[in-house]
Parts: sequence; C-alpha cells; structure tokens
Amino acid sequence: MERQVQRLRQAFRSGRSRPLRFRMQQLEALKRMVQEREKDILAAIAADLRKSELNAYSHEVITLLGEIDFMLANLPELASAKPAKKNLLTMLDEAYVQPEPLGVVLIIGAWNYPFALIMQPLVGAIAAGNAAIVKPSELSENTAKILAKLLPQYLDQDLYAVINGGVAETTELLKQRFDHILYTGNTAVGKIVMEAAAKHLTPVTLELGGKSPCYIDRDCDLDIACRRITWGKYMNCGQTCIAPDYILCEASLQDRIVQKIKETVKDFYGENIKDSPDYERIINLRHFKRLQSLLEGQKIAFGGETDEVTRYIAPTILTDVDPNSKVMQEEIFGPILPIVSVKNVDEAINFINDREKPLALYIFSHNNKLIKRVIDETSSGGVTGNDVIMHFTVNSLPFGGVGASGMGAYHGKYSFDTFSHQRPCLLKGLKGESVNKLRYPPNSQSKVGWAKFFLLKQFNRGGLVMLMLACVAMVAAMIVKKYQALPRGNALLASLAVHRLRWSSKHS
Ligand SMILES: NC(=O)C1=CN([C@@H]2O[C@H](COP(=O)(O)OP(=O)(O)OC[C@H]3O[C@@H](n4cnc5c(N)ncnc54)[C@H](O)[C@@H]3O)[C@@H](O)[C@H]2O)C=CC1
Ligand SMILES: CC(C)=CCC/C(C)=C/CC/C(C)=C/C(=O)O
Repeated sequence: MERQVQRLRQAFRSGRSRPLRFRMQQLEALKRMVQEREKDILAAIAADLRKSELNAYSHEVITLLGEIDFMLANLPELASAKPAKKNLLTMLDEAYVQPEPLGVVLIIGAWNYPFALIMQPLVGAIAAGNAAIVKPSELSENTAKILAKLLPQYLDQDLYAVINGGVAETTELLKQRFDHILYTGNTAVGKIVMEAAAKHLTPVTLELGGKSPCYIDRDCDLDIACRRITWGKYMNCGQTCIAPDYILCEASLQDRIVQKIKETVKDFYGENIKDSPDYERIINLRHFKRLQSLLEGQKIAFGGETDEVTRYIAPTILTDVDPNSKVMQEEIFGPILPIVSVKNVDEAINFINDREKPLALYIFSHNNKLIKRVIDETSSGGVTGNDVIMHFTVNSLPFGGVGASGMGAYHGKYSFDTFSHQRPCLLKGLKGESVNKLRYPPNSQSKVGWAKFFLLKQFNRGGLVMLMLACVAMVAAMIVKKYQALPRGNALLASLAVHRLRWSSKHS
C-alpha cells in the first residue's frame, strides 16, 4: 500500500493532474465510463441491494451525471484565481486567492449507495486537480468489484487507484499519509478515521449519520406530507443517511398519519410488497438482526413482517414510541418509522435540541413562519421544508453534517473547495521602501500611528478615488513648483498625512 500511495504521489508531483484540460479529460472519461458501462454498473448495484436497475439509475447515476456536468461547465471559473480586496499598504500590489490541489486524497465509501458515495467525491477530487485512492465498501462487494475493474480502464492509472478490502486493509491504508480524507460511514468508524488522520495532520471530511427528525405540524396537508415521507423513508429500504428517522407530531395526528402512510405504501409497492421491484432488501444478516431487535416491545401499527432468508423487512410504523426506547437511541437505517408524540412545536424543538445534531431535519407545515422558526432554533447538517431528501439533489447546496453527524461538506462547488487549498497570494514590486520604513525597526509611536492608519483605515470606493486624486494633485503641484524639500516618496506621505491627522484624531 505504501508503494501504491508513493506511486500516486510521484505522479501528482509530476504536475500532470493540474492542467485544466487534463482534469476535464478525466471528468469526460468518467462520464463516458458511466454511459458506456451503464448496464454493468446498474447490475452490480442491483446485486448488492436487490435494487431494480431503474431505481439504481435514479438513486445513484442521475445526481452523479449532474455533478460531472456541473464540474465540466464550471471548472474554469472554480479553478481561477479570485482577486482579493487590498489595504492601503498593498494598494499597488496584486492580491488574489488561487485554489490549488491538496495532493493525494483518500475517499472511503459506504455500502448504502455504493457507487454514488465513491464517484461523487471522486469528481470533486479530480476537478480540484488531486490524485486519489478510492476504497469502496466491502459490504457492497459487486459494486466494489466493478469500480476496481472499470476505473483503471477510463482514468489515468498513475493518478487514480481503487483499493478494495475490509477493516484490515482500510486500517493499513489509514496508516499512510494523505493530504485529505473524505470518509462516508458510521460515527464510530468516523472517529477511527479521524484519529488515524491526526497522526499525519491530515484534514478530514466526515460524512456520518444520525437520527434525522421529521416534524409534522397540525397545519399541514397530511396527504402530501405522508406521500413524501413514505417515499424518503422506504426508498432503499430505509438505508439512506438522510432518511427521515422518526416522526414528531401532536398525538391527535398519529392515527391519520399511520392511515395515510399505509395507503401510500399500497400505492407505491402494491398489495404484495415483496414482489415490488421498487422495494429493496437489507444489506446483510447483521443489519437485518439489528433491525429486528428494534421492533421488540414496540407497538407495531403497520408492517412488522420480516423474512430472514431474503432479508426482507416490511415498511413498518411504530406508534406511541417511548423516547427512551432502543429504537430512539440509534440511527435506524432501515424501514422502521417510529412516531413520537409531542405537545406542540416548542416541545419538538426541545426534543431535537436535547439530542445529537442530526444530518437532516424535515418540517412539514403550511406555516412558513413555523418552518423558519424550527430552522432558527435548531441545528442540523441540512434541512428540507415540506419534503424529504431533496436538498441532497441541489448541487448548489453544501451537503454534510454538523456535530455528531459529520464535518465538512461536498457537492458542486463545495466538492471542489473541499479538495482544494485556498492559497492567498500577494505579489509586490520591489519599489516603495519609503513607505515600508514604517514597519522596519526601530519602531516609534509615530510609525505605529502610520501603520494603524494604513492597515485600519477603511475607504469606500469614492473615498479611495478622492484620496488618490488628492495625492496625484499634490505630487503634481510639488513637481511643478520644483519643491524638493522632502525626499521622493515622502511627498506622498505628506499628502496622506492630512488624512491621517484627521483620522487619528477620531481613533486615538
Ligand atoms: N453523511 C453521508 O453522506 C452518509 C452517511 N452514511 C452513514 O453511514 C452509516 C452506514 O455506513 P456503514 O455501515 O458505516 O458502512 P460500511 O460498513 O460500508 O463502512 C464504511 C467504510 O468504512 C470502512 N470501515 C469499516 N470499519 C472500519 C474500521 N474499523 N476501520 C477503518 N475503516 C473501516 C469500510 O470498509 C467502509 O469502506 C450510516 O450511519 C449512515 O447514516 C451513509 C451514507 C451517506
Ligand atoms: C429521482 C430522485 C430525485 C432520486 C433521489 C435520489 C437520491 C437523492 C438518493 C440519495 C442518494 C444518497 C447518496 C444518499 C445517502 O447518502 O445516503
């Protein structure tokens, strides 16, 4: 592994990944890979999650293609140097922020959207000019294999590599030095990743999980709310990091919500859910058993059927759920939807704030003021009002967690920024030493006064133009009069002195 990382580092050092033309070529190649090998990719995802090819395309390919197209269209602008505001001391210099690639980055993916969670960050890493190693989840082994087969066929093999394996291989990989690590997965492993990264002072983006609450207000269209919640909760069999984890509502709404979700499930998946091509399965036996254990002792208002052989768990709703029960202590990550009663929105806000900051928060209400209030008085990675999941699809929004649900963000511009260093550059000429004397020893009260004036004085555009005109006029007048009493440069200081005196009297 050490040699593999070194090989990538050498390729990065050659500078090959930096030119925009190269980055665009690699992104085009990635797009070609997705288009030409679509069937193989969808078949791999389908095999891992018993997902229909149509759903695999909707869940994992559409947003990826959008991300690639965004980068292709915006890369020149994203990668360009951005001029920076200057102060009086650097007025004549060049100041700008130049994004630069970080180096060799590591992307570790999770199994629940095994293709998208590797490919979307990879798009950002390539766009920003890095070399990258990707480590797909071993639990979604078919997708891991197809990534290892296809990526080297389409991308530069010295700059981008796939390493497959489980805990042992990832542990070994994490001993290597990277310039950034983006990890997607559970919080416990997130801590392991961060600890390993700390040994090399490597920055991390942690895309973790958590329990994303969904508050349904009394003043709401329950038909629409329940249809949207049913879609977001049961898609991918509840194995979505931003699925609504549980519902908070007034007790009087509970039965109507159950009834409407029940009807929607029938509309979506038919009478025999097991036969629906749109309903997935639990990834493995460990997770299946974990989910089964969450049902113990609960009041099952709908669903609850399980089948160990096929790892099927029916869309399930639990009512009158005790906030202290097991199902409310851990992220569910399966098709089980608890409803917890609260008296009103104040109690809902307190309920949310009493727990770890979630990855997503959903609020359904006709009342926009109420939605804004819940947003203002809580914290979460992201929010969607009157829908679920959809903020993930807007690539102008940063996607990521806060607190226990993660750190850093990606998607669109934010992916580019995550994998870039914003390098401040100030290019000065070698003239102007008379002004520079102000910062050279020996120091004096007068020099401090001048330094304060130059660095702290705020000019608006008009003020700056007036000051410059005043300086030019004074210098011109002095030249005309052949006024030589002050050495060159000090003439400029003299013109500024008038301003400084006025300013100092206000700020001393
Ligand atoms: N914020 C986000 O964007 C997303 C977050 N998630 C979260 O991920 C979780 C589900 O994923 P997991 O079951 O964790 O997926 P997982 O079991 O696939 O693990 C994630 C990655 O960590 C690696 N890994 C596992 N144990 C490790 C160890 N001891 N040391 C080093 N590496 C190790 C795995 O090889 C894998 O590549 C949920 O909590 C979910 O909410 C999932 C998808 C997106
Ligand atoms: C057609 C349509 C709008 C599909 C939505 C697809 C979507 C947002 C899937 C979630 C993808 C994802 C990677 C989730 C996660 O991180 O768990």
